[in-house]
Amino acid sequence: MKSIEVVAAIIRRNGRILATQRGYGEFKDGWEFPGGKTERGETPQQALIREIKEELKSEIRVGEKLCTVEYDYPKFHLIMHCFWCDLLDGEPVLLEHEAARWLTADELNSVDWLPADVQVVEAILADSASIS
Ligand SMILES: Nc1nc2c([nH]c(=O)n2[C@H]2C[C@H](O)[C@@H](COP(=O)(O)OP(=O)(O)OP(=O)(O)O)O2)c(=O)[nH]1
Ligand SMILES: [Mg+2]
Repeated sequence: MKSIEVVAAIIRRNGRILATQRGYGEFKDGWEFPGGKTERGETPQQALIREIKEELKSEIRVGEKLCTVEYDYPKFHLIMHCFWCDLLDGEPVLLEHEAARWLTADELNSVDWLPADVQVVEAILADSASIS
């Protein structure tokens, strides 16, 4: 089975985390952390900065790595690197997603995450001092 390598931004602000709802494709309507596939030659940090510009028209600072999760979807094996991130400018603009929510730790389980993200939510809750 093919593997795909993805980077995801755990964007925190004022004690909340940004969750976005996919607007198209196979996983439409599922909730995720914004990000996407790493392109050849990019570091994970470079890929995240590019993806967040493309998806949210925003500049970020990429911080510590939170976790790497792996998940077997029926059609591919996912390897996803998740990083704590901070927004450097105003409000994200939804260029690809259909909705976004800023969730507190208590609210993290209130959206319907993509299957691989359940492990990410657990890692966030285990490191909740980093939500800031
Ligand atoms: N960005 C992101 N992708 C996730 C998450 N959880 C999860 O299973 N995925 C899967 C869904 C996709 O099959 C795959 C790649 O993500 P993506 O569709 O965002 O990739 P991309 O932004 O490069 O978009 P595209 O050009 O391929 O349309 O990772 C998540 O939290 N964030
Ligand atoms: Mg994406």
